[in-house]
Amino acid sequence: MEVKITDDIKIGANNPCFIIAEVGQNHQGDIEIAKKLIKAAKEAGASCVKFQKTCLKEKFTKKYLERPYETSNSWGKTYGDHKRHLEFSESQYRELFKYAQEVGIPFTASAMDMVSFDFLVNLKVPFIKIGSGDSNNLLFLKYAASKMVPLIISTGMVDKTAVKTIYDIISAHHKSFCLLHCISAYPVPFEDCNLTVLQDYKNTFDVPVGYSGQEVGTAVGLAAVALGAKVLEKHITLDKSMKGTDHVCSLTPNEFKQLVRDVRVIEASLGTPIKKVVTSEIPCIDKLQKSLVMGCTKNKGEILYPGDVKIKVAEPKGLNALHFDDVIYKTLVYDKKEDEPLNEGDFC
Ligand SMILES: CC(=O)N[C@H](C=O)[C@@H](O)[C@H](O)[C@H](O)COP(=O)(O)O
Ligand SMILES: C=C(OP(=O)(O)O)C(=O)O
Repeated sequence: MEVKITDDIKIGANNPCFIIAEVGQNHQGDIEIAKKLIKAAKEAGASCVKFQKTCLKEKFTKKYLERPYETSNSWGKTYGDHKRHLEFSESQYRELFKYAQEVGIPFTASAMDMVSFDFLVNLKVPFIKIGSGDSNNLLFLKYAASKMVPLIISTGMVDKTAVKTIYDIISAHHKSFCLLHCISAYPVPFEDCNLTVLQDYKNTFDVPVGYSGQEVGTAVGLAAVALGAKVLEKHITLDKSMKGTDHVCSLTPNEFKQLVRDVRVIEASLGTPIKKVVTSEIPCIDKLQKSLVMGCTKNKGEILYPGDVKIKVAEPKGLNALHFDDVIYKTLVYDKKEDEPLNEGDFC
């Protein structure tokens, strides 16, 4: 199962896990911080950097925007003021898109509504993210599917039946999409991550699956990759003590770099399910693997009883110790001293 996003970006099958550095709104509404985060994502080795694009009056009702939002993470008295502070204009988006191109990292955003979706299509982002806030938004999902652009879709805040509905809606149009398991809490308690859902997704859906993690740290994301996540999304921040809802579940640039490095280690280490002896074990086999040796001195013609054969690290080596039962009750063809290796041809 492979989804081709662009000529350069392929997700699924044996492609490296596609790691999304989610800036979200960790830029604090400051384009210079946004640029620093784009650079940090590139330097950390992320596959892509992502923002969140919202047309406020499309996403929220008027009344909702007027709702008081007086928390330590708020940038205004009402939710509308808060969100207006955090929302970049279309021209700022163009500037960030261009900046990411200069830095050399793919740039995209989640479209939080249809207007934002159209804007991102025009901006020519490689794919559009649909966040968990729209996992129950069938109208939007149908609209997005009909536009025939690659999608990465998060599935927080809904159950498996809804995820099947999302799958059906998009796949009625195309298969250029991935589904991300996600739990929408900031931060997600570890016991709520339910990472093994990934296995169920893999068994149910014929598109690449991944994980969008809102828990603290890197361990759960790494486990997700070990469980087969082909996309991994984590928030990135310059400083976790900054104001904003998502900093607590974000990674610093250094932590993000470690995440990328460790994901690549895990991918390299997953290897094959066929248990076999590998070349790198040969030095240890030579040095420490045990073989069959004489447990006492015996002469040609004598029978090797169980107590007569020992298993030791020997020099030179005898037969692999796994052959112990093949040797017992055989007759020696040569005289053998204690500790001498036993090899094929030494008995019949
Ligand atoms: C579900 C969803 O959209 N979640 C996003 C992605 O993870 C978040 O980044 C929210 O935008 C953020 O937590 C909202 O915080 P506030 O409400 O303080 O602006
Ligand atoms: C809400 C988003 O993502 P998720 O649901 O994966 O946290 C998003 O990408 O904007």
